[in-house]
Amino acid sequence: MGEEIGFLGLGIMGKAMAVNLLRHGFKLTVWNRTLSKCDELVEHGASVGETPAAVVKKCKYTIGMLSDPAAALSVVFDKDGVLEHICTGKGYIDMSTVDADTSSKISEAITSKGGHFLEAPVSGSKKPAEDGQLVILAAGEKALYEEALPAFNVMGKKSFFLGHVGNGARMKLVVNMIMGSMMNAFSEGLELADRSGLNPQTLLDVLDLAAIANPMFKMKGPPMLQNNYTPAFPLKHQQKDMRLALALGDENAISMPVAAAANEAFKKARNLGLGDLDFSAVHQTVKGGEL
Ligand SMILES: NC(=O)C1=CN([C@@H]2O[C@H](COP(=O)(O)OP(=O)(O)OC[C@H]3O[C@@H](n4cnc5c(N)ncnc54)[C@H](OP(=O)(O)O)[C@@H]3O)[C@@H](O)[C@H]2O)C=CC1
Ligand SMILES: O=CCCC(=O)O
Repeated sequence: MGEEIGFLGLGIMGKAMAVNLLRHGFKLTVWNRTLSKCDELVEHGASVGETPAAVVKKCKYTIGMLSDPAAALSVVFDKDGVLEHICTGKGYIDMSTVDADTSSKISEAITSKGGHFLEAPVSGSKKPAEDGQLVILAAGEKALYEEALPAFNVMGKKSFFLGHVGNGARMKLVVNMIMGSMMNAFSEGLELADRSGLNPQTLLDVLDLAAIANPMFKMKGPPMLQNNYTPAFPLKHQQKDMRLALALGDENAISMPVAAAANEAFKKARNLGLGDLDFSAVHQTVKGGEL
């Protein structure tokens, strides 16, 4: 716990994960594109790096939690990025949800400079991040995985090491493809119950006792019935994950009509201006109502 860890990206997830690490006694140097978002972390005891390169220079290993492939690549390859100071003995762990190609590009660049690379996307959202209950899907350099395990054990309830780079990204995309499809079926079910004269709350009670009971229906159902889509997992990121999962389906010639339909619904929701709301706001594409 003595070594300083770097942390890049203090959005919904990054902030919650970093605060949790600080609460457990880890020393962090943080950076965020919008630097003012570092202030709250400083109140929790973090130091601030002016650039990703400055953070990497100071820390044995650095974690990234960025929005999408473009952001993950930019933080590594752009001026003042991770690559400027990565070198032998230093590691970079990308916990963002990206595709395997993005992860491989980052891995090749880091390792060509002598650094170690691990991808480690997570399952679980804002609350599990705050509570250290994420599921970590790591792949890449095993030595870096072992070095980071004390931090993973604080951030998550379970860590998987999935082998070579790309397997973590692929596992995460498969999980989120299933989740996004389920959210669409759930939204349609809530609306169908309501419009056909049933009490949607009773539907939630029935579902919770049925074989398809799951934490997502239980947690998201009640706010969805109130049209409350306060973001935990932004819809724009869920649509990005559907898009990347469908590309993975293309590469492997897997027919995924359910996921494709779900992606269309998320795209429609983004078009309606709902991208920054929780992914459960896809419900509005079925309701067709005003928020
Ligand atoms: N929210 C969730 O429930 C979960 C999210 N994820 C994944 O984790 C990642 C982060 O998600 P989340 O925290 O919700 O997202 P947010 O949108 O809340 O945060 C995104 C972060 O990326 C930064 N960023 C965006 N573009 C750039 C760029 N071009 N250069 C540098 N930094 C950039 C943002 O900086 P700035 O503040 O300046 O905008 C911010 O720090 C995503 O890949 C998401 O899919 C995984 C599991 C759950
Ligand atoms: O990528 C986001 C996942 C959200 C969740 O697992 O609840």
